[in-house]
Amino acid sequence: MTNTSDKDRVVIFDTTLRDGEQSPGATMTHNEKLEIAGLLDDMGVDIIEAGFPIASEGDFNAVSEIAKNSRNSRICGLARAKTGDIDRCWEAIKHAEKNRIHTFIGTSPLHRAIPNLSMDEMADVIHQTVTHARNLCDNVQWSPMDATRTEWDYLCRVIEIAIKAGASTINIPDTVGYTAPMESAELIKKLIETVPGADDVIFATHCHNDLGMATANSLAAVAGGARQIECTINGLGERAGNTALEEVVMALKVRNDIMPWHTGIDTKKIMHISRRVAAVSGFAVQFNKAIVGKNAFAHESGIHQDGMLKNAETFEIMRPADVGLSGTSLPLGKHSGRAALRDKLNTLGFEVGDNQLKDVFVRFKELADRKKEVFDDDIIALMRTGTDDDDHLQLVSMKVVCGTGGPAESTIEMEVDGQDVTATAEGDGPVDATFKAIREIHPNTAQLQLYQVQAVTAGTDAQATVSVRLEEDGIIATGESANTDTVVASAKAYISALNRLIVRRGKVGEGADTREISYKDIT
Ligand SMILES: CC(=O)SCCNC(=O)CCNC(=O)[C@H](O)C(C)(C)COP(=O)(O)OP(=O)(O)OC[C@H]1O[C@@H](n2cnc3c(N)ncnc32)[C@H](O)[C@@H]1OP(=O)(O)O
Ligand SMILES: CC(C)C(=O)C(=O)O
Repeated sequence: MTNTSDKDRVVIFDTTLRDGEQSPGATMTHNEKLEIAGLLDDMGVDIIEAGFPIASEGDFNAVSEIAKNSRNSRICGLARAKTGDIDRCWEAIKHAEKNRIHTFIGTSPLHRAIPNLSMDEMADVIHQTVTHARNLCDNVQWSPMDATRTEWDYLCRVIEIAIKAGASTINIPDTVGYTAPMESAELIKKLIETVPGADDVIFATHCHNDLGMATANSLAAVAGGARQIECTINGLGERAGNTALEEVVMALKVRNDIMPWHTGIDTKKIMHISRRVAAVSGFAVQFNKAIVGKNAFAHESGIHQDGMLKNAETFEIMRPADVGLSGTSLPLGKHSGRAALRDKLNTLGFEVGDNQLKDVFVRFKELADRKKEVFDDDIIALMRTGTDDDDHLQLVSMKVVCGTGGPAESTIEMEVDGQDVTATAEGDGPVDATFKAIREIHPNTAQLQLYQVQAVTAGTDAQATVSVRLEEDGIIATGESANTDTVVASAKAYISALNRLIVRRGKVGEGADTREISYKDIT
């Protein structure tokens, strides 16, 4: 392989629209394919395999349109070793300024058995079909499907035939994800050393991820001498998928010290196209997917967050901006520590002293134990609610039974000026029963003027913020509380309002003029 001016340049051949679309359920519409092709072209993909034109009218039309709209990328279509397929492919791609016919046949014993061709008969088919393709298009790629399970001697023989018939790229597919890095490198090296004419063509690698080794196998093939990697965005593709474009491109960028090869991809465009491919294919990216997963640049545990705040290189080997992300994310959760909580509070505009941080941290951990992820709004709600040791009434515990079978029953345990008191009450629903039980413990004539529930964030584990307004003899007091359990939040908000009322009663008795108090029990 030396027919490129830059021997260290790795050509990126994207097959999201062909092999990627072969993922069961990943079918994309015509317009979606055009959009993705445009994004691939923009990000510097060298060759776009736009589809399999013989497969359907729709595929033919999409490939033709992509070919007409192409700007920088070479547009390729796939064709079986059949003149009809090759003709149809050429019809679709001929409008592109740069085009390629990619024709293939299965060469392993298992695949030779399907059309029942002998080794010699298959060699003839390869000669005829590559020649036919080359007569139509000056850029032909040939693939021995299931190459990694094909006898190496036979592989050398048929590759020589394809090169002589005019193929300028020889792709070595690991169709079923069977090879391993050492073998992948060795095979390419052996082919380049053995096959006459190998120096005049580019060897490509096309790996599947059945054993989770597609990226490693592709890079090993490059180490062995391949200079084209076939891949897809998000690793979309048959079964466990193809090599992920973002993985090989970023691996070559980050570890250029030991893998001194480069691509022409604008890596800052990776995140956007990844999200678009996920959206149009309906294949969500797994959270822990390398490079493009939601967690790829997120750090939740305290030690990591502390390290990241001091120096991002402690736990990140690439900058989020390099793949088009605006920044690292430090989501708060049960593994987070004080450093990250303080940083988050500062970002949200709360200046907290060490004592307050200690107190908020305890409540934050309690919340994080109940909630998968603690969002900014949860932190704000946490800062707005809390308990005061000086309060007359404190909730100790509560239990509520409710359902379709009868009235709800609530048992409340409270500390009233240091004394433990328990009461049980029935009510029309869990909140009514809870408020009645609290009234039994602390009898009062306050009227409930307002009871309001609001979800702080999305999801069934979201915190609810409950606001309660009480009025007694013209004195108004409000209480607010947030909790993942709406009934607990209701009880706490009601008790908060009662505590304020108690304080107000005393102050009114002392002659102070405070007709309206809004209590947000900030600690
Ligand atoms: C590893 C890969 O990703 S290869 C690409 C796989 N992608 C696809 O198959 C998607 C598009 N495919 C299709 O739409 C259809 O399979 C078509 C239109 C190509 C063919 O449809 P049909 O004519 O109904 O054939 P069917 O799909 O049932 O079987 C495939 C035929 O192609 C033959 N075939 C398979 N690969 C090749 C090849 N490389 N060269 C020649 N013939 C081949 C099979 O032997 C079989 O032939 P048969 O019908 O004489 O038994
Ligand atoms: C058509 C070939 C390259 C293929 O997709 C495979 O072998 O996986």
